Amino acid sequence: MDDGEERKSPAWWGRRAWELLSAVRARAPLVQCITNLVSMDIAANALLAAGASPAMLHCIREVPEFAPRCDSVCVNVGTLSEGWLPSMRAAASAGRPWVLDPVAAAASKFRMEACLSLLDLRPAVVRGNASEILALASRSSAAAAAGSNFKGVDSSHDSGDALQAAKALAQSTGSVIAVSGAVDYITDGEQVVGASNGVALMQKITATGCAVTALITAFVAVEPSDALVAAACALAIFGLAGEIGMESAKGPASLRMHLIDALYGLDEQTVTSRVKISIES
Ligand SMILES: Nc1ncnc2c1ncn2[C@@H]1O[C@H](COP(=O)(O)OP(=O)(O)O)[C@@H](O)[C@H]1O
Ligand SMILES: Cc1ncsc1CCOP(=O)(O)O
Ligand SMILES: [Mg+2]
Repeated sequence: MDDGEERKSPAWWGRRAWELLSAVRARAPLVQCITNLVSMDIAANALLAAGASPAMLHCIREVPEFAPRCDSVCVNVGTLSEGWLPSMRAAASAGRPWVLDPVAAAASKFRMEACLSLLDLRPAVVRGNASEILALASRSSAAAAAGSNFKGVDSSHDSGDALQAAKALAQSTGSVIAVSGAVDYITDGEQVVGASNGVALMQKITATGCAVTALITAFVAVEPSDALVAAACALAIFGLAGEIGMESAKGPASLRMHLIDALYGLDEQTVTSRVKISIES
């Protein structure tokens, strides 16, 4: 089978997900995260559990020196403030592969404009929930906020509702767009891949989306030539850790703990047999 044909097989995706996780464990990519205050701990611990090396630096006096020495950069606007935006822009312009998490993009005009200006700096991947991707694609906080029962950082849409918006956004920006949910959809504007690992209770742990965006950033560091594959594999691996964590969890707090343990302990047999990724179109 040629690579194109192979990509359609679940076995190919399982092998690729294991190869990329193994590469993160072997190379321990240095991942700078300019991320929100809520997500710092879970994002750093998810990166460590996966084998990466997180660095949560955001000072504008350090970013121009530090970001170019990193393997990849994660920018997350969850607790955006005017003082942090120059650091985000400097890190996104440092010449390293970088990933954007447009948390609550529709919350305000300021936040939407910040997200759009960061989009202009060409992230390799944008990962958001369905409401965030819909808002970005409409390039308006007012339209999105007014048109839906706006839920702040949470989504009031399903990922399938944002699939066309994700494709359009990928075409207009040149970034790979990942819209998370019960099925995570990842698209480059042409191809659409679905990753359907995960458990619904992950939504009840704050900053799981931020954590998976950080994990995507580590996967992009070890696979910079194919951001779509990197994002799909990271989302499936994180969702699989949630499934395994759920086998021991009693609620969201213990799921948070067991998910991180599961991410740390994933083995080849489990990954290659349980990752659920497929070409949707
Ligand atoms: N209904 C669901 N079933 C399974 N996994 C889910 C579900 N909703 C979200 N997830 C997973 O939880 C994580 C956070 O996704 P999501 O809640 O969409 O992002 P955010 O936290 O940014 O709003 C992702 O890994 C996603 O795949
Ligand atoms: C609650 C909250 N407020 C600002 S950022 C944040 C965390 C959002 O995390 P996620 O987007 O992964 O749900
Ligand atoms: Mg989020």
